[in-house]
Amino acid sequence: MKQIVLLPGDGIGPEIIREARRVLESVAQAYEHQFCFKEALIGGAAIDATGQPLPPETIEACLTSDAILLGAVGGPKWDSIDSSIRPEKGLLGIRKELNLFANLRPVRVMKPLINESALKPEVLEGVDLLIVRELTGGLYFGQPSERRTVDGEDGVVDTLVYKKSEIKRIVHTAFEAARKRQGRVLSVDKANVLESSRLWRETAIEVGKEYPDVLLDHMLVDNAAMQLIREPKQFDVVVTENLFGDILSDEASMISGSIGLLPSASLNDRGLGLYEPVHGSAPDIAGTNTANPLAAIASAAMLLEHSFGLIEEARTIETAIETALINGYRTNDLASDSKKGITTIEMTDAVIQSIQKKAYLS
Ligand SMILES: NC(=O)c1ccc[n+]([C@@H]2O[C@H](COP(=O)([O-])OP(=O)(O)OC[C@H]3O[C@@H](n4cnc5c(N)ncnc54)[C@H](O)[C@@H]3O)[C@@H](O)[C@H]2O)c1
Ligand SMILES: CC(C)[C@H](C(=O)O)[C@@H](O)C(=O)O
Ligand SMILES: [Mg+2]
Repeated sequence: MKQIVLLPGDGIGPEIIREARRVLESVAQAYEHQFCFKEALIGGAAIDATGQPLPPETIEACLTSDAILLGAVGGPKWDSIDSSIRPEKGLLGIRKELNLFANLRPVRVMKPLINESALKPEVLEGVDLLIVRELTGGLYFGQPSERRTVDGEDGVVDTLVYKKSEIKRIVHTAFEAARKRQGRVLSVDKANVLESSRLWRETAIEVGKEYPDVLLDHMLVDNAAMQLIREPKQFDVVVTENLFGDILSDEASMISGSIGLLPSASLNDRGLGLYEPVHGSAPDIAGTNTANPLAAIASAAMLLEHSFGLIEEARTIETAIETALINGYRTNDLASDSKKGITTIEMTDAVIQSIQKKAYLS
């Protein structure tokens, strides 16, 4: 029996993870699989219960699981505590502990949303891109990272470190992904300013020689941010370092229609995966049963595909999401009148209904 560790976390995290679990249970029932769920603490919830954002029991549970599904961490309650035990440290800690260096963030435009976006339909038509974000290096982890006196006044230092081997492995991930897609990799950097970006670009070119069948191109990150909105269909696989990937993926979420739609997979080289929505804990709507659960549900689909090899089941969830949207279901983040959206639970019910119908027909 496959074991899935659930890390609900904070804010809307527990609400959307509860719904993603219901969807996984409905898939298990429809396709006669058995999934066993185990919950563990992370983030602010873990700080409240144990004093630390990533308790050892959570790491242990993840290491002995077949896959991990995470909600979100953080919130105003923990914003002013000691920075070494912030909720976000729990998330960064689990990524580092499990060596989850490859973060895949697919961005698609679903037909039922194409006329409702802030962007024009002709800009959105046919967009299907994958952001491959390096997740365990760069500014997020470099040392020193501290307040210090600089020229006699309060100052600060954050450090950006990459080993060539870390750049190589994530670029390989991007090329491998491109081979299964449109065969194009765009490496995004800031090589006109940063030494780290110059090594990044050189390494991308070096790795690219091993993939003569894949087209490699480069773009500066500021231009990439602009091009994502101007003409998103030019992109296939976009590979970039940790912080650039964080920012570009939130931007790209608006191509799909809402941050509440974007899933992600964070993978290591031993086949273990952690799956989570790209969005955060959304403290402004936490506890109101209005969060969009579709990013968490789509993350569960990525889990089935990447960790369990259950491709048909993953496609069934993705089709069920699209069907719910075709049938007009919208949470507040997608509704034209933000007071008229359906609830988190109602959206999940719509997805489950469609999964059951599909399973019944096949
Ligand atoms: N992976 C993670 O755990 C993660 C990711 C990003 C931010 N965070 C944390 O979350 C907290 C809040 O951060 P933020 O406000 O900058 O980003 P956020 O993604 O939580 O929210 C940004 C905006 O998007 C909306 N939103 C997000 N997810 C939604 C959903 N599923 N349905 C409907 N609306 C949704 C929110 O209501 C808010 O208006 C911070 O503590 C931050 O550190 C955690
Ligand atoms: C919460 C934060 C540490 C995290 C990140 O910056 O990686 C989040 O924004 C994300 O995109 O997963
Ligand atoms: Mg982010």
